[in-house]
Amino acid sequence: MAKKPKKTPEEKAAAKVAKSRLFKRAREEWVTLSFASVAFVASTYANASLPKMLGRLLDDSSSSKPDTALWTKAATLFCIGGLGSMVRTALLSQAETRIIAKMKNEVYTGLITADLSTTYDKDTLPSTTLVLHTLVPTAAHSVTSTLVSLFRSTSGTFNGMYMLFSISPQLTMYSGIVVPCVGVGSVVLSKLKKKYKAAQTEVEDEANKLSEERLMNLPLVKLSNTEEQEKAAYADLMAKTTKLSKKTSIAEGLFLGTMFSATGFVLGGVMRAGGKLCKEGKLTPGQLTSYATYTALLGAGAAGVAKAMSEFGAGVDAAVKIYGLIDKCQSNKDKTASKTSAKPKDGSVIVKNLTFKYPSSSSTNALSNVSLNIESGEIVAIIGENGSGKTTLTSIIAGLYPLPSGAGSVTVGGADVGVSDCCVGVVPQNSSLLDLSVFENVMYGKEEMGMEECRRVCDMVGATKFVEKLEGGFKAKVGRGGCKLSGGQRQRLALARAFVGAPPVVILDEPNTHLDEAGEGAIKDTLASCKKNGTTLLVVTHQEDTVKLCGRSVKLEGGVIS
Ligand SMILES: Nc1ncnc2c1ncn2[C@@H]1O[C@H](COP(=O)(O)OP(=O)(O)OP(=O)(O)O)[C@@H](O)[C@H]1O
Repeated sequence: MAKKPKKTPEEKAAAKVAKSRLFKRAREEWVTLSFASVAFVASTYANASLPKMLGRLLDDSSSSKPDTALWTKAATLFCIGGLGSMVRTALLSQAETRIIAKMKNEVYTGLITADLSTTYDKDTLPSTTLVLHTLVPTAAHSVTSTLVSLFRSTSGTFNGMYMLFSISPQLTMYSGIVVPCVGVGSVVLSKLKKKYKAAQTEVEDEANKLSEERLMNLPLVKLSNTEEQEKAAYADLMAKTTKLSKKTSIAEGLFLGTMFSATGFVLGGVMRAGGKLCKEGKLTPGQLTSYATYTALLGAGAAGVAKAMSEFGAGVDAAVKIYGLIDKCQSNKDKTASKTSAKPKDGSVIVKNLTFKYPSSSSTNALSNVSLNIESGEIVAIIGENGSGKTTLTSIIAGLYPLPSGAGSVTVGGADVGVSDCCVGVVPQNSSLLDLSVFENVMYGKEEMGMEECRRVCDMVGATKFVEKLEGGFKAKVGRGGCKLSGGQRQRLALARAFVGAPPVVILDEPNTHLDEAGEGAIKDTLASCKKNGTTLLVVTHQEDTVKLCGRSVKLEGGVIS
């Protein structure tokens, strides 16, 4: 495996910020965590006192009259320990679940409110599945249960050392061997585990992205007869993850095995030397039992510290990825010039010296110095070769990509694009529907306008006839992505949606895709009714017939108007 490069100062700063954001989430749970801490102190106290108590019980059992007070104290200690563990576990688990829910909300909010131009840069972003199902729980765990384990193991280690010394300083030198042994093991374990875990997460992410994409494009896979190839590619990634997780478990197993043997040898030595001390009357059998148990606990405590440290490191790494994703999705928003809240006065569109570059392609501009003046009510065809910038231009006019300051200006009816009141209706190139009813899809975000408006727009694009034939009519569910409808039916509903509320400007990006002859007729009718209503229409198209129906055409070539 290639050696991991050292962290840059920027990466270190990002880790610091991610850590503080993660702790902020944990602080919000301070009431639950405080109660959990009280329970933790109780159970730790019981744990720490247990070996000593067991030793005393052993010594007492050989006396003729049992010490009732001692046995009562022992029973109380067992109950306190049990209750403390129970409350601590339950509260920590609740706090962790709530932190997970809050972080998932934070991620979802970041993604759903993202600047589209940054989320398009999918290559560099971790998959949503990995973030929501692996990274968030890892991060939340690291600031709840892991931290408590760390405190418990650390206090257990120190308490163990103190108790060993207080019971028998002479014997302590034997147990002293455990600590350096565990120290070295801890460092090796956490470094190895972290290295393999990071590599494993990377491969898992690759597998998530591959499976999500291929399953989304199943028809392509089937038509290309590449099922076997895809199965093999996924199996290859799974084999890599298994190999890496095997290394992680071997590292962990090696460490624990070494610990077990080391503790066994030390305990053997302790028993031998302690036995002699017992014979000489310098130690009771009970004290020796306590001593041996503390030695074992000391080893377990040190191993726990190592495990918790490695889990905490993994949690911080996960937080860096989570907050990196959220920040990236929101990054362009900070650069966006402030918007006015004015509503458009008409359907005029003015584009001035617009230059736009996608964040992922640092060298090439998708649009360069584009200026365009469209009067209210005009019907304009936007034409040009593939990749010439048509979708980019219309997406900016629709307010989908926020413009960084200095990138030029775009106004609709005199108002900056991106004003809160959506004034541009859009039928995107690959329009898709949501798993809702026909009515909810057409009126998405504008349901309050009611059935009358829904019927008006469906009539306008010739969708009413097929909708009424569906079981449930306008209430019929269309399935995920509109899977229960044909491509043309989906297109017509998307077309209808764009005209809800009679926006002053409507953009149709390649509207003829999927449409039958009747659908083509619906586009013609739509163009005619827009002319009649004075709606400004921008039609991105490669079809000569559609171009002819428009008042004029604007041609883009390599991001420039020609
Ligand atoms: N998300 C993205 N990230 C990086 N570059 C992009 C992205 N989307 C588009 N581009 C680039 O921007 C340029 C313009 O793309 P755009 O989609 O606007 O072209 P188009 O004229 O609509 O093409 P088509 O006719 O094929 O739909 C292309 O060079 C393309 O590679």
